Amino acid sequence: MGNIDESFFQETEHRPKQSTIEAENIPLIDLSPILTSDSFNSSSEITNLVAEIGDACQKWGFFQVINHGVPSTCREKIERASKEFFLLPTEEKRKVSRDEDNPLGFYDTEHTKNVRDWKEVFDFVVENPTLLPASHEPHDMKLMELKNQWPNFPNNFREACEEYAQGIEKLSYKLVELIALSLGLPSKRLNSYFKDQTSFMRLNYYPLCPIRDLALGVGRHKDAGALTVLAQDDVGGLEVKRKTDGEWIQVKPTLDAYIINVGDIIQVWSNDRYESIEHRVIASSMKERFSVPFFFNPSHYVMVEPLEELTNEGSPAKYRAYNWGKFSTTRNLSNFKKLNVENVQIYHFRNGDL
Ligand SMILES: O=C(O)CCC(=O)C(=O)O
Ligand SMILES: [Fe+2]
Repeated sequence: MGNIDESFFQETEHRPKQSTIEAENIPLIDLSPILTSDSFNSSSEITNLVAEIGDACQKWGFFQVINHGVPSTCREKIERASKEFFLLPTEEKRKVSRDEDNPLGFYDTEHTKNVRDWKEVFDFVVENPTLLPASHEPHDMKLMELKNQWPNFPNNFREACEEYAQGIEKLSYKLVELIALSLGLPSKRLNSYFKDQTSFMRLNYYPLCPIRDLALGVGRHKDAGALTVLAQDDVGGLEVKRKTDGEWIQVKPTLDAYIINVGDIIQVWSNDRYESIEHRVIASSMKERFSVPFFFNPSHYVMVEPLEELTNEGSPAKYRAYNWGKFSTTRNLSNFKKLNVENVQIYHFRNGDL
């Protein structure tokens, strides 16, 4: 990762604590009631599952799922391919580096809130190509095509990534349907927003960190999209900000489970019934760590706003509509070029006096 420079140093209040709270874990939800059928029936098992999901979204914004239907072989394959890729010499990885023209591929200097993360990543889009606005300027309607770049090694890398993405996409739709039901909506209410999805997948590698008290694997942030489905290995390090008291809580690894979190878009759609929760990753000086988040994102042309069914005179919309594509492009640009624009956030679209 080159020389250790101060760009990795977190401000004192954001550095990891010496001891972590392990008393409680985020809810663990068994998805077996939906494994067998494509459409949800109205059995009591499904009703209970929907209630559990609703509770978890409200209390934590995070939960883990087991019996999710994604074959474990698919996950093992991408985890192996990811390890093999990141263990390649840096010059080899840089052959597929992200640059100003292509935001996809390998990248080892990402900053979260202007502090460098102790990690390396490889990003690819789920729909290849994916359309997004070319510029963050509000009136520039030009679109750009994001295209994946694949490394030559390991040789099954692309196949492992594509197969895994397909499995997780299926799971993401099911989760969005369960979340819709938990909000009292028809199960497919949100599906059409993802027709030309801008979802992307990231392979994260967190190398050993000699300054784990000063740096973070990923600094505190919220996910901007609709929903994140994360595979973490058995090392641990993900921390979630507990809503009740703001404490950082470790998400203990559970074998073959996925960690799900509500992103900013579901917060807005639900008019704040569900909140997108801050999370971060602690670096380790003992064990390197790998994780794979899937960011389930709508089409670029979707205007994100509180759902009509969830607002009324008594509880008016808390946000003005914003265009997802412009939001996403502004984020990408400010992350990459360190533009002198404030990192766009959903609270910029919040209505006053509510
Ligand atoms: O690696 C992890 O556990 C989480 C990573 C994360 O939050 C992200 O990439 O948005
Ligand atoms: Fe995240």
